[in-house]
Amino acid sequence: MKDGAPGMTPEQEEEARRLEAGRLLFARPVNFFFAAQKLEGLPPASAPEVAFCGRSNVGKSSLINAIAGQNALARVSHTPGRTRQLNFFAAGEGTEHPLTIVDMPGYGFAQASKAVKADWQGLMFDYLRGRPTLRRVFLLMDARIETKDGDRAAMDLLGEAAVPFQIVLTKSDDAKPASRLLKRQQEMAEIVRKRVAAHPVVLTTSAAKGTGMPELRAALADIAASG
Ligand SMILES: Nc1nc2c(ncn2[C@@H]2O[C@H](COP(=O)(O)OP(=O)(O)OP(=O)(O)O)[C@@H](O)[C@H]2O)c(=O)[nH]1
Repeated sequence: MKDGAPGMTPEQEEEARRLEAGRLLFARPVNFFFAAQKLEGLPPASAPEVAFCGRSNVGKSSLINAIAGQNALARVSHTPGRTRQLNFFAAGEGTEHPLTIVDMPGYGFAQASKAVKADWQGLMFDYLRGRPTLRRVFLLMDARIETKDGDRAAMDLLGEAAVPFQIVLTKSDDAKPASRLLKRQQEMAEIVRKRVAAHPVVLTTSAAKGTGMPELRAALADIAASG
């Protein structure tokens, strides 16, 4: 590794190193390799794993596509709640620090029956509890709308399953005026202070504009490198 640029503080050098690691993790194509509708027969747990979850229509597929820099990796739907399986993607294949990315089914879709919702909670909980390589869940929240009961239920579930999670605000380009985004960020900071499983850093992103992608990739590279 090169010495840092002149004039950079050690913190800035470290941040530059993280961002570069994030860029490198996604320099190779990300590949979809498995879809599961139930827990039996999940792919063997090998690389460190992260999962993305959030309310249906939160922009999860768009965010995964933006992280990977691939338009058609995760399907972008216009009908909320259609991603109803665990989809597995491999990042950094063939490198020293690969990462498995799991796209979890969206929750909170209005039309689902109670039985379907209960099934979903069961699947999520069993996966969260039972996956030894799962390092962190990225919980996506729409920057434009307030926290819903489903979001609180998801955070409760993560807490019960003792899985660390990090909040990612999505669609920040569409959170207007700026005071609305700020209010939402403050609300997230408050949540993070109260929930022990929550990562202290809240990431603000826009898949449409690319905002926050280098930081999110860097967070993923940290996890991949931690083994
Ligand atoms: N303005 C804006 N719109 C976005 C952004 N990301 C996604 N969207 C829109 O939000 C809608 C939902 O996006 P998806 O990526 O399909 O959301 P999802 O969470 O995967 O949806 P489900 O499959 O229903 O769980 C689509 O109409 C997207 O175009 C963003 O960064 N900015």
